[in-house]
Amino acid sequence: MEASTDDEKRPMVDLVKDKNGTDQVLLQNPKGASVKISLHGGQVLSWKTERGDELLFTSAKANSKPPHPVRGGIPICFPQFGTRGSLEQHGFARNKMWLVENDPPALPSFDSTGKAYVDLVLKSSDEDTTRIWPHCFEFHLRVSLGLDGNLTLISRVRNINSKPFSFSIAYHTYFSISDISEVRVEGLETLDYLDNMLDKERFTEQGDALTFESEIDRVYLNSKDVVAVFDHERKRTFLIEKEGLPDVVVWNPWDKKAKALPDLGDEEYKHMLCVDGAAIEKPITLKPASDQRQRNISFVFCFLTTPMEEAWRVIFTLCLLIYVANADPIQDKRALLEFLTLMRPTRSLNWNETTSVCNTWTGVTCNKDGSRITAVRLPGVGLNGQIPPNTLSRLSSLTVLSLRSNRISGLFPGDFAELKDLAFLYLQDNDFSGQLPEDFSVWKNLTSVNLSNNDFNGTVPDSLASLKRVQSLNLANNSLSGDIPDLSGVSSLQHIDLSYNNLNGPIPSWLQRFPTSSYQGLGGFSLVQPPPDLAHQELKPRQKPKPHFLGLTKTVFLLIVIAVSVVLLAVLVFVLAVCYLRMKLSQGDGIVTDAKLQKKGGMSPEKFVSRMEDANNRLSFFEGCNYSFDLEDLLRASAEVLGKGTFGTTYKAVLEDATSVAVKRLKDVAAGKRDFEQQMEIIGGIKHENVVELKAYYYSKDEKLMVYDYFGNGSVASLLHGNRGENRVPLDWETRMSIAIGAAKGIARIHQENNGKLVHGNIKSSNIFLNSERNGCVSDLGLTAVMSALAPPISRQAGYRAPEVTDTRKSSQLSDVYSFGVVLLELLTGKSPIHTTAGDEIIHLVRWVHSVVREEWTAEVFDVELLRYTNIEEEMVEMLQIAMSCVVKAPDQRPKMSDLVRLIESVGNRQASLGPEPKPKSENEASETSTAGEI
Ligand SMILES: O=P(O)(O)OC[C@H]1O[C@H](O)[C@H](O)[C@@H](O)[C@@H]1O
Repeated sequence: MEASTDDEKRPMVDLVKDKNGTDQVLLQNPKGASVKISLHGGQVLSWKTERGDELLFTSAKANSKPPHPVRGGIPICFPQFGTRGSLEQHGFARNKMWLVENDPPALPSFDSTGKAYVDLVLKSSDEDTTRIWPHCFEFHLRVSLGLDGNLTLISRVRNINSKPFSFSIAYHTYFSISDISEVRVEGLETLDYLDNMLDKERFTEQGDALTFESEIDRVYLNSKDVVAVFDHERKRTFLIEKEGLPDVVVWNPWDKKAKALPDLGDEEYKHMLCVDGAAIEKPITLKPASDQRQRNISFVFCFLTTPMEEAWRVIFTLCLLIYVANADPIQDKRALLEFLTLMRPTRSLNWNETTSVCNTWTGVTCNKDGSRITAVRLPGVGLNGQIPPNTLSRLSSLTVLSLRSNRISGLFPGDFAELKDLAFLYLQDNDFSGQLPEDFSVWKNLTSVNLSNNDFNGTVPDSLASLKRVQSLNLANNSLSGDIPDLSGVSSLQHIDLSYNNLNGPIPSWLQRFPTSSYQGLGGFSLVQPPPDLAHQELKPRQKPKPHFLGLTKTVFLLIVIAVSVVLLAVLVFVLAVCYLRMKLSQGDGIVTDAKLQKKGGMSPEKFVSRMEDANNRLSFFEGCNYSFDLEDLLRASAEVLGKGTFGTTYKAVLEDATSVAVKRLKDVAAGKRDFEQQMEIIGGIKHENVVELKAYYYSKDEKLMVYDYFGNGSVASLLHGNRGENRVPLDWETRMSIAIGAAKGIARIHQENNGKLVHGNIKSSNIFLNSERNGCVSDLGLTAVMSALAPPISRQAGYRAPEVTDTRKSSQLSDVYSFGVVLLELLTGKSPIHTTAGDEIIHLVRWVHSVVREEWTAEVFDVELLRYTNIEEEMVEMLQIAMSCVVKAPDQRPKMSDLVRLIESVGNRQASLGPEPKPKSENEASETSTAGEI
């Protein structure tokens, strides 16, 4: 347990005794909110706001003498709820003495922002317990109080026996309320419940909120993860956020039952309401072996007060939205992300691994419960190339697919046959080619199909006739040949367009009901006489083909196109010849240089050189810069691509005098020349050992360049993730700390610039380098201000982006802190911010670390390379805490960069005082440590 402290700004944890001599733990957060937990039962007895208001009910008649459980607070019902089993009512955990964990977990807290917590444990060590429940278990309970006053209970039950066992659990929470008739519970509507008062019979909740007029004793099943209790009179709302606890118990004894309970006052039922997070209907089974433990049982209460009840509703709705967001259709989402990554649309979409596909992704619609994607509409977003197989076809609930007006090429995707529910298919205005699918009968629900303006060839499949629901079929402007299909069975058809294909007549009589424009521009066809019943319809004989363009016929139009193309080609050859001669004359050895650049895969030299020459501009160097090259020298230099980043491509350019510089060629700059120059002046004005210095820049209409010092040691990303093979040189702890301290100082310095308003905006490990002292040095700063938009989020960059940036598309100093936190996590875990597992699962580093820290409480997060060193566990844990404090969701709860410098330095200094460099351990030691985080 963490020691108490006199420092008011830190959370306090104290051990006290109650009047019976029972130990109690008192948690207090820096703002004065408090929680009291009794070791008897591991029961939370009190939860007070910073103003001292009690939020939990405890009966004035409660019997606090062990083994009797106190009536009130949060008794834990375990391993049985109620009388559903052979044990006493609610099991034995609430009657037992729990222990404060002697050997605290390896990771004392995942949030260093002022959380007070205590770890308790109940073990099946005494004979009494094993006699009534013959299973070896450990029940670890963490109770914590956040800086925001939120109370969290996290449980981990472990089976340490050789046989499996099952248990039920409920956090039997007595909320203190003004008056039971003034209270409402939301989040349980439409759920099934078991009524304990009617022999656990199953009913369905009909009301849209739960209000109280009489005794209630129910177990609601499979509830959402957020439930709210609204206390109108006190203007107070409790939000219960739970994980791994599908059921919710709602209990109030009302007057008669209250009178029968010896430890409850007759009138007290009015001021209490039990709403428990629980797992009751389906008990949890734990397999034997220590690693088969229960995970994810957590229970968070937050307490809110605002003067307007409407505000509660908004907040509650938001929480539900968060829940819905979490309930993303993961598999569908993954399929779409793969599709997007491979198709690379030219228009950026806001599709992001970390955001809710159903609520935020452009062009995507889900079904009602958010479990599947049902519509994808991406018209005109610049999709290029062929549709990758096994991507969209995995969206098996898709009913609408619109990819019209893109540049999609290739065959009609064969695997679309998997999209059995497809009703609306719009692929018009693309470059599809090849045959139409042979078997249309797989899409029984097809209602509207538009494949016009592509280059489909072959015949029109007969299987179209099997579609019973199709109302609209448009195959116009393709190269289809053969006969016009007989669609007489398709009685639903209301619109057809086969115009401008190479189809041959005759037009089947049934299709003659449609206007002749549907058959214009076909290779050759004739009308047969309409059947008598249709004879009254207006059917004109074959019309003149509709003029294509500017009133010209197809043939004339084609001739003109050919003639114009020949002229254009001649002009192009002439222009190229002139450019070639100009280059030769003006550059001397230029041709050799270009060959050199090209060989290295450099800057597309021809275009680049001519653009520069046209611009008639010069490089702008910053004061004090000792470089003496000019633009021509730079263009003549041999170039090598160092990396393609969010804002452009970076090259290493080696000048004729052997100087190496890094040149960043920016793409999508939105700022005009003046704004660009102003921003460059701000960036170039920063002279700091931990900030990569901008030496020069260049601005013309077509090219924007930035010239930096070149760092030969490579980026932190390459040192961490590059060459993980046999020859890898591990990045030692000392270097990682120097990187962290250096980068933190660099970013803190950047944040001071421009009256304390400058934002880096693109912090990631590939933008941090090792300077000559092997300290971190940050690059690529301040560019968000001049760029048109944030880059498409489907990239490694997405892993660094703070949640609020994904939503608002605006970075800030606090989002820099988040990104820096991700870099720290990379240094600690050795893992990339977004990576895939062997099973192709996409892992988001922040979430992964959160889950390991919260669920496992082990040292598994750390890079195995670090486990070789002795005496660094404590520093690693502290650094992890610092990193986790940076990546908290709420921006205003993140520390400032200047604080981080101090914090990281204090960890680093401690390490320095321990000795020169941590020593790698022997193999035995290393393997011990890798499991030492277990408690
Ligand atoms: O009196 P206790 O054993 O603490 O139980 C109090 C109540 O707990 C739960 O809500 C059960 O559903 C009730 O049936 C029970 O009366």
